[in-house]
Amino acid sequence: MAPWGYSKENGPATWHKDCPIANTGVRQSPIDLITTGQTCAKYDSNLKPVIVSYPAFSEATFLNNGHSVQFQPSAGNLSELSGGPLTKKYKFEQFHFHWGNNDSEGSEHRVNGKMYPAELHLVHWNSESPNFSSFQEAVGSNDPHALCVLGFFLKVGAENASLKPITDLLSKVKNAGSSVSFPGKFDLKAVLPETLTDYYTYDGSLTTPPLAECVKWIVFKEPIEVSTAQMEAFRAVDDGHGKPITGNYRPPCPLHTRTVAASFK
Ligand SMILES: O=C(O)Cc1ccc(OCc2ccccc2)cc1
Ligand SMILES: [Zn+2]
Repeated sequence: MAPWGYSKENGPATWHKDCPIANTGVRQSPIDLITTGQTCAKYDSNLKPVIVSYPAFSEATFLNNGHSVQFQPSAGNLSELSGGPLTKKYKFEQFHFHWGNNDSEGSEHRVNGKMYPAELHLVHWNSESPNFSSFQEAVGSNDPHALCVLGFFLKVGAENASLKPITDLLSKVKNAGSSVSFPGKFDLKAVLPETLTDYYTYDGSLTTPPLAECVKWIVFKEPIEVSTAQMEAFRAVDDGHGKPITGNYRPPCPLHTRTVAASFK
């Protein structure tokens, strides 16, 4: 099967051919986060702030895999996640982005139908499970919360100095399949808002094949600002067929019987 992607020929509407769960799954991601009316997110006062411990990464690979750009630290990284809706400690695996061709599209999750120009995903796996001891095993484990992905919307505004080391590197991985070792240290903590208190959370899936339904999603309300130039840098990254990656976002999936919780009123 032609490798999956986001074009007409191999995009989200075709993924069911190799991943039936795309159409049969009842906890697929992303979703449209509705804040009013019947199926809206419900305030849960028990939801605590998310706690991240992200010491600056000293060794990492920055890769263009043809459907996104991904920052992956070496296996020994000690970055951890806990708190929020989680009962276990999760280990950081990688972060990557989803973006569009213009500022009115690009994010995977939506808020009342509104898309942001991009979305940052911080991928973690449950490091306290007796059933698996690596990210790859976690994805294949059928554990409903094997993974936790933190989603942050990106919006256009001031230049983001903390993300500049990443956006400045995009031209170096223009060709699909290319990767560079990240020069120097990268402080991911500095990219995130100070307080991680206001978020939506729900049970979902990977938003790319294999679309495994193993993700506790935590999507933060506050967007992260990046400049127009930084957004344009994403749009110059190639997909391996001589074209820029055009909108590597999956459209929203049905909620089915799921509920979305909000940590804020
Ligand atoms: O952030 C997302 O889009 C969800 C997501 C998270 C992780 C992910 O990993 C892909 C992958 C799956 C299995 C093995 C290796 C890599 C794919 C998608
Ligand atoms: Zn993603």
